[in-house]
Amino acid sequence: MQLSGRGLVCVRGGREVFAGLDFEARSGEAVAVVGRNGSGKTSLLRLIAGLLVPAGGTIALAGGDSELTLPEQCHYLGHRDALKPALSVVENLAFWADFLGGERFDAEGSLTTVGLDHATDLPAAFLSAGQRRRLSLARLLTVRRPVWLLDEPTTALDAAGQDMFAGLMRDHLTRGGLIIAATHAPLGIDARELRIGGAA
Ligand SMILES: Nc1ncnc2c1ncn2[C@@H]1O[C@H](COP(=O)(O)OP(=O)(O)OP(=O)(O)O)[C@@H](O)[C@H]1O
Repeated sequence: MQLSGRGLVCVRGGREVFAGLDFEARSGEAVAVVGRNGSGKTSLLRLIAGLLVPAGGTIALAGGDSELTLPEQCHYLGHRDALKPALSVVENLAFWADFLGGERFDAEGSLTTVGLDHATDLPAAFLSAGQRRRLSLARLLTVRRPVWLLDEPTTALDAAGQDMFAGLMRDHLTRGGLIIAATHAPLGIDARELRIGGAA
């Protein structure tokens, strides 16, 4: 599987954010998107996820599932955790599994892996920032998709959480997945760097 972008142009609010951007990532590979604030890291992830339309250029996934679109093969984890505060931990995960569709893996096991098994019935409103991020990570495990698009994924995770997450990313790569992560901090795994704009 190979995800590639060629000659990508991103325009937001009438202003060109980047142009002529090329990238590629293969199965088993992680790419860390780096660059100064406002250089377009989040925008690139949103272009790949189909949440923004490029003003130019192409994005293609070769070797994926030909019956699914690229966005249907991506997990997009934004830097804000998309959780419903009134729903419990387990209800939020069930919501996402229904929304994303496809085969559902062991939700309870996912919550144990991310360290939230003691809080399954707690409303998401009561979770700490790190716990909210852990619940978002459980989505990645409950519904399997090969392309992980992660925006500042380690934000709010404590040292043990970062280690746990690094293990999840390594497992995903070992299974043939690929990761594109926008980050200002080390990801905790080997990753090729894709720099957008000038030096940070
Ligand atoms: N909804 C929007 N409308 C107009 N401009 C936007 C919008 N969202 C982002 N932008 C602009 O697009 C540019 C790129 O933003 P983006 O969030 O992709 O940058 P980033 O590299 O992820 O930044 P950071 O490191 O601060 O997270 C910025 O100049 C930003 O102001």
